[in-house]
Amino acid sequence: MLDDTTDLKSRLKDPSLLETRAYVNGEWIDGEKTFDVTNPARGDVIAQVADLSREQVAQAIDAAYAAQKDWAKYTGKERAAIMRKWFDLMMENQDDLGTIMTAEQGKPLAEAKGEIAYGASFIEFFGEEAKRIYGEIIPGHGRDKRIHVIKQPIGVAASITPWNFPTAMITRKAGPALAAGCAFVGRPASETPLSAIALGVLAERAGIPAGVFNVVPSSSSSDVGKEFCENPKVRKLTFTGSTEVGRILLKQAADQVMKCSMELGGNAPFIVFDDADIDAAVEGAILCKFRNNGQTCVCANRIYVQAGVYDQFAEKLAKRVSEMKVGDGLEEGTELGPLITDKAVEKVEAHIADAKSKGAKIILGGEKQQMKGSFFRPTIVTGATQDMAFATEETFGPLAPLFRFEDEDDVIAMANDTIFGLASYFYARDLSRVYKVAEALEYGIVGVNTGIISTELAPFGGVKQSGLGREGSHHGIEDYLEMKYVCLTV
Ligand SMILES: NC(=O)C1=CN([C@@H]2O[C@H](COP(=O)(O)OP(=O)(O)OC[C@H]3O[C@@H](n4cnc5c(N)ncnc54)[C@H](OP(=O)(O)O)[C@@H]3O)[C@@H](O)[C@H]2O)C=CC1
Ligand SMILES: O=C(O)[C@H](O)CS(=O)(=O)O
Repeated sequence: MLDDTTDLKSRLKDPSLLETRAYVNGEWIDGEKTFDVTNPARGDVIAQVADLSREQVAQAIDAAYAAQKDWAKYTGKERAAIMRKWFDLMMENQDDLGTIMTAEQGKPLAEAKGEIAYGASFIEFFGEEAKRIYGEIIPGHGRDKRIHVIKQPIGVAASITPWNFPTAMITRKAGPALAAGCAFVGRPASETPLSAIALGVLAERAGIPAGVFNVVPSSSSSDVGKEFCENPKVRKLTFTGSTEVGRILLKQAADQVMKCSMELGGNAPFIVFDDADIDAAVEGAILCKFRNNGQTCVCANRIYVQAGVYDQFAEKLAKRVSEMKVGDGLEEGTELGPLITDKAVEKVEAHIADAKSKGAKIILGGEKQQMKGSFFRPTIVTGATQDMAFATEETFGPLAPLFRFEDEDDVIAMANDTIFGLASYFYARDLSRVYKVAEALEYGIVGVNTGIISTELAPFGGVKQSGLGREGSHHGIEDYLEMKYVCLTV
């Protein structure tokens, strides 16, 4: 249990990682005021963080713009060496970084430490990709013509990230940006700035040049977003968060025809066919639904179970979920922490109330966990139907609605009946069914007989209103590069 900054610092091997100032141009700076960071497990203030003004953010962009020119002259190999050191420092400080994350976001410490490793993997992977930014030579269109294609960094990249993965969502952007030779200005969510600032502490120690990586915490997200979109020195905007905010940012960025990457909301279907390994499907559903307490854009939001195995699946799932430990993320054995805010709890309650009013039945949970903080018991409802709120809205919490279906075509139609298209999952063993369903699902990501798809090696991203672009894999660096065609006359 935590109740203030002193308590949190006392838990760290290296208390200097708990920094509350902004990191701009290699300097640690204060804001004109501060904003509170609270521990969602108790509601206590654990830190007061520099609250930068729009003018200060503009100064960070100026610093990034200046620093980027020199950073782009480093060879890929030189950038790789510095990024490798940043990766090593993240892993050496994994325990402390995990503790800081659990304190401000609430996820169990084991999950937080897992996120540090996941986040660091993007720095490692893209550090290596820095050496592989290849161009090409194309046979000319005339005897005296030579066509050269080269790739160059786009310039200053501005980043806005959410609270659900306070480290990995930043490094999934900063990794390719720095590897490409861009400079980076990151604005973390106001709920979870400490993890982002700690990345700045380690970036400085790794020898990342001043101004190349900047962290600008602020309580005003809209002001910072406008600065990012309106400042001519910014040439790239990368955002992870809700589709609603993604639309706002895209509209704002349109005036400068700015290159945008958008990782937005989802509404993932999780389908269990009657030829599935039911025990494996139950374990996969638990990982997919309850990772980060359901607060990920790729969590199962709708669970469709074929009629012949519905009752068996529901019974097995309810038994396993009933055994999950809800509590403070810093306590040994906790599997489900608090939700990020009371507002998030209210959204889960609203989805449950809506479903009950339309005939759904709660077979597990359904109420708040009686303890301080924004806790809610993991909940399973049966009798879910397409007219219920969670069929069209992302719940972002520990609510597992079970839909019954009869045949393949029906469930594919229901699964695709959404404006979102990020992640989807299904369990089946018949080979032709696996091919047919994987190709028919309208999503950027399809997990087959697995509930976890996240890795730095794969292109992560959605279709329809779940976003634009891909993060991770060798594709992920392209969004931070401009392709230049050089027409040589010889
Ligand atoms: N795709 C994904 O991974 C995520 C999806 N979501 C979805 O979004 C829903 C709401 O979650 P929430 O955290 O409120 O997500 P938001 O999209 O509201 O916030 C995400 C980030 O955007 C910032 N932001 C909010 N409004 C603006 C704006 N007008 N201009 C610039 N930046 C802005 C937020 O800052 P601040 O926090 O300071 O307001 C935060 O840093 C969730 O229920 C879920 O459905 C949420 C998080 C991640
Ligand atoms: O925003 C999210 O929820 C993350 O992108 C999910 S993941 O990449 O960490 O799985």
